[in-house]
Amino acid sequence: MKPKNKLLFISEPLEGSEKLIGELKECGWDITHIERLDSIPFTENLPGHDVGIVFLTQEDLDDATIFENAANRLDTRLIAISHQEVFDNLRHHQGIARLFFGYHRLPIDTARLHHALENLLSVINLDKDIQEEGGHRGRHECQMVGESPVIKTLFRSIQKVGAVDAPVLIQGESGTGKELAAKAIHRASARAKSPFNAINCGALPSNLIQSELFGHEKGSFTGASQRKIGIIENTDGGTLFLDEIGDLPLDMQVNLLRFLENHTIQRVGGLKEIEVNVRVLAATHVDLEKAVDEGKFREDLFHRLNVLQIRVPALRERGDDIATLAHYFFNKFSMEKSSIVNGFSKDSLSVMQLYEWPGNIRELINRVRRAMVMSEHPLIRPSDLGLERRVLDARYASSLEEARDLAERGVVMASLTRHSFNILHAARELGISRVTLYRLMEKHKIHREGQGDDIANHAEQTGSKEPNVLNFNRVK
Ligand SMILES: Nc1ncnc2c1ncn2[C@@H]1O[C@H](COP(=O)(O)OP(=O)(O)OP(=O)(O)O)[C@@H](O)[C@H]1O
Repeated sequence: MKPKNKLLFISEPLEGSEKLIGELKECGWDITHIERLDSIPFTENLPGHDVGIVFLTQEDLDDATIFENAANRLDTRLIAISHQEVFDNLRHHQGIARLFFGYHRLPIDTARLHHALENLLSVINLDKDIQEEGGHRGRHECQMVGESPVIKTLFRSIQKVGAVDAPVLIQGESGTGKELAAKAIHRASARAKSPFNAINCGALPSNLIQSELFGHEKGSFTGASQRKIGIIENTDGGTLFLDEIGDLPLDMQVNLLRFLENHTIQRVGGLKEIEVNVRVLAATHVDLEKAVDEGKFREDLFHRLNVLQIRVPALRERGDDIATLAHYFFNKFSMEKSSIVNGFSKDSLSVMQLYEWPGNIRELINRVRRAMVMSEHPLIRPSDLGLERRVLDARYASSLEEARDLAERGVVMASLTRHSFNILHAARELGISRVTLYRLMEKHKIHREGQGDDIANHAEQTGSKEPNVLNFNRVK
């Protein structure tokens, strides 16, 4: 027998609602009836309800934000039923109007409603099929790629901190993947189905940041023509990622601390204390302890945020991940590449390995993407990545020893590149023995795989092995 389709029915007891439920059951729907949308606890996912019916009231429109937040937490597509007057007023509530996939006026024609629900269900099933087909690409958006020991340690830490509900301080240089790590923590937590929001505390002017975080009431300051819900309130039930927390102005640090201690906020110009249930993850690329010592960051807030810590390693610490990531992004952007480019040359992989990557993964993405478009060769060369000169240029060194090292590495690399990694020829040109050349290559982590054919195909370089990835599945 065909399993019944599950329907979520949200309505306070009303004249006729029991009759409608009975008729829909007769049409074959398995119905869960709840009275109010906002009565669903944050942590409860009503699994398996692809479609739902909401009886929309004027009060729902009056408390638009509460209604919107509650509906957004549901993973269910909704059809609204109501009186004509309520639908007339819905025109002024675009946010709510966008939540529905159909509107049915009272008195309800049950056959028509059943038909609309079935149609909606077929569209959902079609969407699921399309997502599964294209899922490979979609899933990549949420993947942390890497197989180096340091990144595997990070993956384990993410799973551990995801399992608890305390604040986490995420440290790491710019572009290392702190926001991605924050998303991974959220996805690994019990809040996974609730919103994840991010705000960069360093990117907002100080006069705006308070209202962005806490919201404001209409008329609370010049220009506040509407009530605004802040990002903390909008994240109710979910996870808020505060990027560049070290840049938060001191007066705002006090307000944030109050929220972390009391779990309540006040909108700017508002008197009401509003309870919010939000997990905070904060990131910084500056040394917050130093900022505390210098009086730039409140010590009490630092301790509140620093309950759990994770550190996202710099790209240069990640060894072979550099090549893994380069290939990963090559595949990801393969639609954009010029038709002649097939992959990376061995020497470009070596140069990437040697480079310091001050901008970390973000810089890697940009260089790979540009090279894929600009390269005029089947295999991307160091010059396509804009790296050769920089890597080999001793002017970038900060000490004499580093300058010597860079110069030495540069000369060795250049010779190996000129001779397509033929050790005998390069050693002869450099006037050293092959043993010494091998020693220098080891010292400078220049990969020997470059020996032989410079033009290898991309598949051969990437191999069939899938990189290890952290998928954002919830910890069961
Ligand atoms: N392990 C990874 N695998 C795949 N992509 C990654 C990985 N880590 C980071 N990225 C990608 O690198 C880019 C930079 O990551 P992200 O924005 O998370 O860094 P960040 O440390 O938060 O940067 P910032 O300090 O500038 O805010 C993003 O496009 C992200 O998707």
